[in-house]
Amino acid sequence: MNETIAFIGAGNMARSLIGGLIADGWNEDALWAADPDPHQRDAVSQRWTGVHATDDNAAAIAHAQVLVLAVKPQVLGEVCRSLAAQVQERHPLVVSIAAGVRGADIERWLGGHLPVVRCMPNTPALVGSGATGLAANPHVSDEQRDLAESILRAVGLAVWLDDEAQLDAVTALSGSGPAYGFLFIEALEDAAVELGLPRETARLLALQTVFGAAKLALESDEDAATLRTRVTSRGGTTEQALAQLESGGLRELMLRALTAARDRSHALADQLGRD
Ligand SMILES: NC(=O)C1=CN([C@@H]2O[C@H](COP(=O)(O)OP(=O)(O)OC[C@H]3O[C@@H](n4cnc5c(N)ncnc54)[C@H](O)[C@@H]3O)[C@@H](O)[C@H]2O)C=CC1
Ligand SMILES: O=C(O)[C@@H]1CCC=N1
Repeated sequence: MNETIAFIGAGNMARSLIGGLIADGWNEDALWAADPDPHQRDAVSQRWTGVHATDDNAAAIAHAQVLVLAVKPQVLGEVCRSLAAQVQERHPLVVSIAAGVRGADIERWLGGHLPVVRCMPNTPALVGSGATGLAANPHVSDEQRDLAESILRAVGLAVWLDDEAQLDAVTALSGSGPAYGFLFIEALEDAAVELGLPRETARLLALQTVFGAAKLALESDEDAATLRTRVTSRGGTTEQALAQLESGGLRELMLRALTAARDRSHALADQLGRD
């Protein structure tokens, strides 16, 4: 028997989590998804007929042991205040997936003294390959910590952080990271088409290559740098390509990209925390 989870907001990330949980065997009947947008509700109920989709946040929360806050950061304060009375009465475990909103602000908006786990998942959760960083406030019990972990672990890797502030960096790395991966795949594919490969052939080879590299690195005892040298024959082809990527500043560019995302997460927290 699974705990009942109410998702407030049924958009991209909520559906990625819902799909991952169901694929892992979570009972559809134990999942609620509340969203004012009928298209978002349809996207849930057409795909998972047993999940309760509703436009009524209060109805979703009414039986939930876990509340997953999955609305945009900019509306989270207003949404939390509208839920505060019911949340104080029921005292569920609150899990926020919002980028750049501090757990302390969420707790305050909900009326205080609540167990809040702030986490940063990513969309590959939909296929059971998510990566999530989590941080708990002092009101979270050991059982609730296990519960939050079991939910995120059902959809991929889950890693606890000692310091909530590290979630800004996690957001920059794995929260936003799937988009970097997709851009990299697009760039590989387009370059291969320029070199004369048919689009579909380029797409399949690019995807399988990125997937294969990640799988090999995950399953290997060796680090990525060592695995890279195994591909790079002296005087061979890879050496020529890597020289272009290094001289083009790929590492520095990656640092600038992650820094910009981390800073945005931090700035959002400062801005929204003033509400
Ligand atoms: N998309 C991603 O890759 C990731 C997103 N996140 C976080 O997840 C949260 C949601 O992001 P997405 O799913 O991408 O956005 P989204 O726009 O797809 O979903 C948000 C949903 O909230 C609904 N909503 C608005 N007001 C509401 C209310 N009062 N009550 C209930 N629902 C309401 C909207 O109709 C919308 O369907 C954000 O805070 C984001 O920072 C976290 C990790 C990754
Ligand atoms: O772009 C965003 O703000 C959200 C958070 C991480 C991924 N998507």
